[in-house]
Amino acid sequence: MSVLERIVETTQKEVRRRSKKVPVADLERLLSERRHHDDRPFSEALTRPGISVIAEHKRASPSAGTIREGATVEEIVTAYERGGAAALSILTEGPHFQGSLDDLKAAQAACGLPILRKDFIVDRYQIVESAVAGADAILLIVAALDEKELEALYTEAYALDLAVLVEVHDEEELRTALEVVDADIIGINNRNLIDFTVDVERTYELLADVPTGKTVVSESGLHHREQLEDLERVGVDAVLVGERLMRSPSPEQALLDLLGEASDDLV
Ligand SMILES: O=C(O)c1ccccc1NCC(=O)[C@H](O)[C@H](O)COP(=O)(O)O
Repeated sequence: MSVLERIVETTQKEVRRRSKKVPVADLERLLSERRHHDDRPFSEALTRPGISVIAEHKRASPSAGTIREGATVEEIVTAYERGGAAALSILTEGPHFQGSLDDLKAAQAACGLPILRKDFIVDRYQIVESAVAGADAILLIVAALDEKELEALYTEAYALDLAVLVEVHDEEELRTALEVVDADIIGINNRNLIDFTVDVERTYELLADVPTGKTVVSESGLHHREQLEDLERVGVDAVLVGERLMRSPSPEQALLDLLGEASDDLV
């Protein structure tokens, strides 16, 4: 069983447990109280001039183990906001990434950036949950879903006014993302979810098959300003960066460095 299959299996169990505790009908009743997204538009944040950074809150991962301990969500996301992040990605998966929906709620209360719920979404329940918790966007991983599931979850997310980042790893998954849901925002993940190797070339290879007008996000393994400059040059709209920022003693400075901006202290 691959790591992705293992995570999906755990997620399905977790969703069954949560939905017994709080039935979906109870969650749906809370939808009317949710705030509007007009003040935190996710898609627009990715297409503003220059390359946009989606800065990720990620305590741990299957490939890296523990990444950062001790810092609060508030400390991290406010540093990201000061450092010029266009949006946040909050990992809410518990068993493998040590995240939770409480992290997303804390991020939302602490700063004004649009928020992607980064999780392994395989069930409508998680989409309703995301909307109630205050997410502006969700991730759908093509490799984790069959075509019917992808279509149903994508439609449901849009019905609840959530943007969707559709993640692909190869040509076939990209074709599925385009043919099945005509995805507006395509995430090319440079990390192989079977052996964890990271190769940024993957973005360049798949980019050639992405139709004009789509928003492209390059995900994983980005550590240097030069990588962002190269990706911007070929038309990538945004990057998703986790480890590089989470491991830094100053996530704000690390982000300013990636964006090629001097901090106020230095000018
Ligand atoms: O990061 C992992 O080890 C991982 C393993 C299995 C499935 C997903 C995984 N990561 C999710 C991500 O896509 C990354 O957190 C995200 O792209 C940021 O990557 P990085 O900047 O390399 O932390």
